[in-house]
Amino acid sequence: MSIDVTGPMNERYDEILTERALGLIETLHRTYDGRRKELLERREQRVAEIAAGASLGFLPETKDVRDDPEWRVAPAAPGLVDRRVEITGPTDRKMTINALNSGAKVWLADQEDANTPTWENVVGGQLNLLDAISRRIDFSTDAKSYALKPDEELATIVVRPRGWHLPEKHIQVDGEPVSGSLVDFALYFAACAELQLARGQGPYFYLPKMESHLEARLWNDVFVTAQDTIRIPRGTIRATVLIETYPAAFEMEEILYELRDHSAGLNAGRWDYMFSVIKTHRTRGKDFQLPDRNSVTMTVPFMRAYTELLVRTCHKRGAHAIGGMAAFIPSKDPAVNEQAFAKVEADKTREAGDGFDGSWVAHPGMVETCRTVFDSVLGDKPNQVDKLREDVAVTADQLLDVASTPGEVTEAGLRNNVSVAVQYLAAWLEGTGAVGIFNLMEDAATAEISRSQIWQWRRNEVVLDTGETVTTDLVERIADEEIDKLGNPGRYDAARSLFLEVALADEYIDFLTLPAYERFN
Ligand SMILES: CC(=O)SCCNC(=O)CCNC(=O)[C@H](O)C(C)(C)COP(=O)(O)OP(=O)(O)OC[C@H]1O[C@@H](n2cnc3c(N)ncnc32)[C@H](O)[C@@H]1OP(=O)(O)O
Ligand SMILES: O=CC(=O)O
Ligand SMILES: [Mg+2]
Repeated sequence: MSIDVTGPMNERYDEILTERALGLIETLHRTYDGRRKELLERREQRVAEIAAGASLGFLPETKDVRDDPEWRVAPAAPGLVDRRVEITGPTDRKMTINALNSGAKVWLADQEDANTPTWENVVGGQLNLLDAISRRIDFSTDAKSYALKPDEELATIVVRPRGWHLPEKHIQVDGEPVSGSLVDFALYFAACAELQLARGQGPYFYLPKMESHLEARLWNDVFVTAQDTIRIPRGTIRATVLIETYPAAFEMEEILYELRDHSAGLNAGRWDYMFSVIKTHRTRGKDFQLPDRNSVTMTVPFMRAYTELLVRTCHKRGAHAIGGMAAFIPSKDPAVNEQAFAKVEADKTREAGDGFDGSWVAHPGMVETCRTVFDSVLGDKPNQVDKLREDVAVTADQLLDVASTPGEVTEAGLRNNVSVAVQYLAAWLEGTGAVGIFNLMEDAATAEISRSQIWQWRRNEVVLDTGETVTTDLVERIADEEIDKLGNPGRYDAARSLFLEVALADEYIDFLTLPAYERFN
C-alpha cells in the first residue's frame, strides 16, 4: 500500500484511519481520481463556453432518459421514509448529541458547508459519528451533561461529505492529496456501514455541489465499488443529491437516473444555488446579476421555477423532494425571535404546500415549527411522493430568468456582504464552519454568495443607491470600516486578507474554501 497519512495520529484516530478504511480510499483514488479530475475540467470548460455566450439548457443527449416514463428510483430505505424534518449541523461532539436528540427525523451530519475541514474536524467528526452509532457518546461541561435519548427517538444519520473539488492533503497516494469527498465517504463507510445495517438502517449520504449527471455517475460507481469491497449488497447505500448548482438544475432527472439504485431523492440547496447562479454567469454582465442578498427570496421567479421543477421531477420518479434551509435562527431578542419563527413557518408552509416531503432546519429550536407545518399537510402519511405536480411545466427560460428579480444593489447590502464574509471567514479559519451572524445562520454557501456578489458588482461597475460605484478602493474602505465596528483588533487580519482575495481577485476563485484550506498546514 502506498497511501500515507501525513496528519497527526491523535488519540483514537487509529479507530477511524484503519487499514480497511485506508485501503478503500486507495482503491477509490486509483480507480476514480482521473475521472474526478476530468469532470472538474468539464466544469471549467462549461464556464468558458457560457462566458463566450452559450446558454445552459436541458441536454439533447439525455432526452431519452427524461422521456422514458417507466423508470423509478429504489423504494425509500429504512429510516428515510418519513423525512418531514431534517436538522443539519457539524459533527462536533455536543452538536452530534443535540442533533440526534432534536426530534428531527433525519440529521444531516455535515462535513461540508457547515464544517471547516481541519484534520481534527475531519477525523474527530468521524469518531463522533462512530461513537454515536455505537451508542457510547456522551459529553459534559461544568453546567450540563449530554447523552443520547432512546433509539426510537433519534434522528437517522445522513452524512454529507465534501464536494468533488476539495482535496484532503493529510492523506496522500503516491505523494498526491486524495479527494476530500472520497475521504469523508470512505472513512464513514468503512467504520459505520455494517453498524448501521445491524441497527436496521444503512450508510446514507447527502451529495453536495454536483454540476452534472456524469458527476452523479461517478458517485454511483464509487458506491458500487465500496459495497462490493466490503461485500454488502449493491443498493444498500442511499444518497440524496443536493440540486444546488445552476447546471445541475437542468439535469435533475438524469442525476436521479444515474443514482436510481442508490437514490434517496433530491434536495433544493438554495444557498449554493444562488452562489452558482452568480458564479456560472459572472462575466455575462447585468442579466445575471442579483440584487442585495436579502432581497433574493424563494418566491422570486427563477427560484420558484427551480423548486417547482425539483418537486415535479422527484415525484415523477418516486423520489423524495426535500426542501432547503431557511437561515433564520432563534434569537434572545423577543422581536427578532418572533420574526425568525414567523419566517421559518412561512418558508416551510410554502414548501409543504408545493409538495416537498420534508425540509431542513438549522437549529433544534426550529424542529417543532417545521414538524407542525408538515404534520398538517401530510396527516397520517409519511411523505407526499404521490403528489405528482403534473400541473408544473418549467422551461429553461424560466430557470434562466434572473433578470426579472426585483430589488436594488445598495450600500447597506454591500456592507452586509463585506461584514458577513469577513466574520464568517474568521470563524472558518478558527475551525468553525457555521456561525450565527446578524441573526442568520451563515455557512460556506451563504458566505460564497456574499463574496461572489461583491466580485460581480465590482466587475459590472455597479452604481449603488448612494450614487457611488463599486470599486476595489470602495470595498477595501468598507472592509476596514466594518472590521472597526466589530471591535476586536487583530482577530480579523487573516480573514480580511482572505476576503479581499476571494472578493476582488481579477481571476474569479472557484470556491473560497480552496485558498482558505491552503492557510492550514
Ligand atoms: C446552506 C447549507 O448548507 S445549510 C446546512 C449547513 N449549515 C448548518 O448545518 C448550520 C447548522 N446550525 C448551526 O451550526 C448553529 O445553529 C449555529 C452555528 C447557526 C448557531 O449555533 P449556536 O450559536 O450554538 O446557537 P444557540 O446558542 O442558539 O444554540 C443553542 C443550543 O442548540 C445547539 N444547536 C444549535 N444548532 C444546532 C444544530 N444545528 N445541531 C445541533 N445542535 C445545535 C447548540 O449547540 C446549543 O446547545 P446547548 O444549549 O446544549 O449548549
Ligand atoms: O447546502 C445547502 C445550500 O443551500 O447550499
Ligand atoms: Mg450547499
